[in-house]
Amino acid sequence: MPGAYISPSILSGDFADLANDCQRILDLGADWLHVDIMDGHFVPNLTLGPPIVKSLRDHIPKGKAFLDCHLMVSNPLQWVPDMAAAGADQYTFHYEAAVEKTDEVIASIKEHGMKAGITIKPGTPVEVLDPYFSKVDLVLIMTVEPGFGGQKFMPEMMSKVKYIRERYPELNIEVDGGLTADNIDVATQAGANCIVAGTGVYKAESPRDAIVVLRNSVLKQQGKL
Ligand SMILES: O=C(CO)[C@H](O)[C@H](O)COP(=O)(O)O
Ligand SMILES: [Fe+2]
Repeated sequence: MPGAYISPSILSGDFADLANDCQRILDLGADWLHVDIMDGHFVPNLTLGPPIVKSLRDHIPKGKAFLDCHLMVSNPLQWVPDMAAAGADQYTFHYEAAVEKTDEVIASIKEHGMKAGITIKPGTPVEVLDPYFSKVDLVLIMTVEPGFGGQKFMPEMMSKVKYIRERYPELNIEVDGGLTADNIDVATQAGANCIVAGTGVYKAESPRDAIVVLRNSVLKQQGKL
């Protein structure tokens, strides 16, 4: 059975005080840090890139934080070496940006010593990932249109999560977009075990409690609580 991983999206954090902000979220109980990298081309927003990931890594060394990086970029192959050198732990790329080169991107990520994740936008059918489930470490099902934090969770994406979980009981399945303490059970009942939450953690009255609620929902579905 896969673990329970809560991955607050630092998109909702303070980019001008990133290291302290990330350390605070880790101290509050986060398992991973979700790093949203947007290139202004694959999605209509710009965030950060390898130099900032490297700076963050310099402050929080490997082993002290798992950097769960979500690449919303048009050329995922291009950024693999730089992200590995910057200290990323996991590199999740969009299938839509790599249709012709999916196997090549997965191989490159692994060759560079990172965990490989693949993700699809809400409009992409889950079956396109059939050839890749056994080749990746994680599948991310987007529950909002990628590009911005603070959007509304799309429960209709849960059929994709169920489809994967029925076939792959051990695979890490992540959900990303609009997850909060109020809708988390829908996602964990479908089989999600890696939970990204930006607004749902950072804007919660108690981020610490929000992380506990998210994790307990995963653990409960796994019969561990
Ligand atoms: O990938 C993303 C957006 O493209 C973010 O990870 C996601 O939106 C998290 O923020 P929130 O929990 O506020 O929706
Ligand atoms: Fe994300």
